[in-house]
Amino acid sequence: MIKIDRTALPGVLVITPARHGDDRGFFSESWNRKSLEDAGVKLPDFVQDNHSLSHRPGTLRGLHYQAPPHAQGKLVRCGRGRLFDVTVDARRGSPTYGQWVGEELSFENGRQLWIPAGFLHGFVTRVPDTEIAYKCTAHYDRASDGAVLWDSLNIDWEVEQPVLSEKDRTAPAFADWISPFIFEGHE
Ligand SMILES: Cc1cn([C@H]2C[C@H](O)[C@@H](COP(=O)(O)OP(=O)(O)O[C@H]3O[C@H](C)C(=O)[C@H](O)[C@H]3O)O2)c(=O)[nH]c1=O
Repeated sequence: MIKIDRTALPGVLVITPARHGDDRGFFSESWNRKSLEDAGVKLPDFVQDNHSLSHRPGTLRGLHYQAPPHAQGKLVRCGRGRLFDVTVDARRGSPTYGQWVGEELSFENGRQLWIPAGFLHGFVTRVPDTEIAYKCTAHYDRASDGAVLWDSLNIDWEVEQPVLSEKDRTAPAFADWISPFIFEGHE
């Protein structure tokens, strides 16, 4: 049975598919639209799957977004290793604007995080060779791809000197950034 947990950010969900174990290991349906809808969760269509590997623990990718009309909802899971996944409500006018939630995703716990469009996404890895896989509701659009500085929102990343890309090292602070997302009055 798939497990759905709400978070402090309305619309952001922790989804844990069932694992069927036996002496070989386990089998799990990592994505099943009907199981989610039977559990009362209707997600938009996904059009692109992403997969990245981070060699060093403390690799931090984020906080990222794609501006409308290419905004992406993401269903995130950790295929190998362990990471701390973070999302921030970036919808201007939202009651939870600028608030964040974090969830440890790992191969062991099999947890997934549903992040709607309008939210920033980032993660920091906790062990070597951590892999992340996520389904996206819009295709990659380089021109609308953006970043907000990872440590400009008092997020407790539990990392001192993360491994960052140049893009992430030089991103604008949240307070100096004008979000392209508008809250539309529902989750
Ligand atoms: C995102 C993306 C990137 N690329 C190319 C562009 C670069 O040549 C290379 C690395 O891209 P980037 O440094 O943006 O990768 P990440 O730092 O992992 O960024 C991602 O990490 C955060 C956590 C996210 O949620 C986003 O999906 C995305 O921003 O892959 C593609 O070809 N397609 C894509 O969808």
